[in-house]
Amino acid sequence: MQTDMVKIGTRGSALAMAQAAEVRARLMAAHGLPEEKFEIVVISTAGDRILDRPLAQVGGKGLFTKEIEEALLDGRIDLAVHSSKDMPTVLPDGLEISAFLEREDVRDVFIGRSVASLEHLAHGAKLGTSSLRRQALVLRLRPDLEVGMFRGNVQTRLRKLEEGVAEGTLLALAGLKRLGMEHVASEVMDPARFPPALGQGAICIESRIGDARIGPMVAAIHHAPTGAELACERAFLGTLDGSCRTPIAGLARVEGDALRFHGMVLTPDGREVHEISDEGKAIDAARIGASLGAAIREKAGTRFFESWT
Ligand SMILES: NCc1[nH]cc(CCC(=O)O)c1CC(=O)O
Repeated sequence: MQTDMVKIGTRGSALAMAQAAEVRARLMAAHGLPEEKFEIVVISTAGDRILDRPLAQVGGKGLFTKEIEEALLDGRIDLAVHSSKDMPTVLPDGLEISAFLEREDVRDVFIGRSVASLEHLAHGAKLGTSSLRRQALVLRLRPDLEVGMFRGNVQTRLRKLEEGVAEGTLLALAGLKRLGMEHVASEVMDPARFPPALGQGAICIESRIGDARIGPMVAAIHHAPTGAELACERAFLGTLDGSCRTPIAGLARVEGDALRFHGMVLTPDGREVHEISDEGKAIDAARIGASLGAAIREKAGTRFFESWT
């Protein structure tokens, strides 16, 4: 057995596997390495196993990451590939996010069973999602809809839609693209009115702090503008303590040296909404995110955050 193999840990869903393969391909290209140098190790997480409850109800942070982080810490894998939006803001001691790949499309899409857009759904139609953010954003635009739970990976959700369990659903365009399935999208949502989850569309690599082999290896595929956007978004989320029960949305965009951020918190029924926007320098990304997190907390008031946690 080769001892210099690079073991890449990932969840087993088709999307997670596609993301791990993408990281492997980028590392191969950046370092002129053959595929045999890498081993993809599939790890099942609580988020993959618990499919009968909404994520917010399961509650625990790191639902999609904990088992993978344990494998990193005990050396079964050397690096982990995650969707940034599934990552808690605080990592276990000894681990760090060592690289972000260039971000894919950040937007959500609406997929209708027989209509082309959210606004064309019949009054009171059923929309399936298990995301509290999507539920709140949808109810804000269409308070008449009946939002029901829809868990499972992308394929499962599309199958449920086909079977008529709901008339529509919402998914991340990034995930559909990585699966080569963007054609199923009916309507691409405007991030100003329908902001994504913090971190949406960005694949990140987690590894052991101070790993002298993996650190420099993954640094070669790090995308700095995405890193700044994510530093801002994760600082915003961290300030709000990322309670899974509070619908939070937001997006940072870097252009050249400049960074713009727009964040939103909502009640689960979408009736109360607080928004914040600002811009600054990309090098101040984390500071901007943290200060806007504090500002929106102030704006919404403590009662807002305490009412359903
Ligand atoms: N928790 C599921 C999850 N995690 C990341 C993505 C999409 C890919 C991405 O945001 O990078 C998805 C599926 C979805 O929300 O449609």
